[in-house]
Amino acid sequence: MRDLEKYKGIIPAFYACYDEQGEVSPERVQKLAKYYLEKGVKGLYVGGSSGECIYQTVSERKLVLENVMAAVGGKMTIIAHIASPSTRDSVALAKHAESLGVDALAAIPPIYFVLPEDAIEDYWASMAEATNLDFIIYNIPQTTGYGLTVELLNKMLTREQVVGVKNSSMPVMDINNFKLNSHREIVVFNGPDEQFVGGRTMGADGGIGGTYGVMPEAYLKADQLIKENKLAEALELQYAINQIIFKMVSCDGNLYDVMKKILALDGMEIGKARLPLPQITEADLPIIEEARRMIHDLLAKIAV
Ligand SMILES: CC(=O)N[C@@H]([C@@H](O)[C@H](O)[C@H](O)CO)[C@@H](O)CC(=O)C(=O)O
Repeated sequence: MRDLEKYKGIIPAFYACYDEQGEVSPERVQKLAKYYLEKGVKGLYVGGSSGECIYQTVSERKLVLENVMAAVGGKMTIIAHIASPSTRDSVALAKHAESLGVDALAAIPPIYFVLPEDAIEDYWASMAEATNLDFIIYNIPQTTGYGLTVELLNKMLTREQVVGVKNSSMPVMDINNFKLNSHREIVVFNGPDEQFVGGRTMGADGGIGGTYGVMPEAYLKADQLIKENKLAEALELQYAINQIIFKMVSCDGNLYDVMKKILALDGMEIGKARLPLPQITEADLPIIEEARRMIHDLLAKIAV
């Protein structure tokens, strides 16, 4: 029986860390990973959307994971997103992640070509069967064009490595559907941060999110309130979180570039988001300052 407890909690989607020239910065990767360890989150989701995996080479992705593991391996749960456009590169990344001792692999479906479901199954199966690590399906139809079905989930669950779904689809009911209709117990992660409380109350065991990185304490608190059955307080906190997210996404620059700027203003410089992601503009700076002030105010409020 695999240990699912290590996934139940708050897991920030780790940001891509670059130097001033836009190259992966091992030092900044390690510094950011240690920062989250100190915050007390359950683990890290490395190389996902927020990790800009889609814009990194295979060797850059390996370098990031090596440095996360050097900094915090064995001290928190590490999920490595390893999907690449080709099955070949994905399997290579899976084996590399296994050699570093991560807890789990995760993978989106194949991108660009619209493939039939049996090809998607083969793609995921190649990665899942390449190692004995836990394997998590990453369902994010708004970017990949494929929405996970319960049928394919259950086919994937015939492989003992498959332990769950990171669900970034918008309907909260998808979480409930996967949780209730899987043929065996699985772990389900809420993906959209704007509905963390909704996802958790509809069956998600924890969350993996891109905005956790700029306000981990807020999600830790929301999770705690849910566990204590203080749902009205959890919802109030969710609404405050959402006002911050709505503020951040009102920038012209991409959300990742916005969040990196917020971290930089707080002393955690991790570079810019990689092109073609839109970069923050001069006009974004006051909005970013406002979002940062809202984060500080919220964290001060929940600290008391
Ligand atoms: C498309 C996207 O990045 N979605 C995020 C959300 O956390 C998202 O940033 C948040 O809900 C703000 O809209 C996650 O579901 C994805 C994620 O955690 C990741 O792989 O980085």
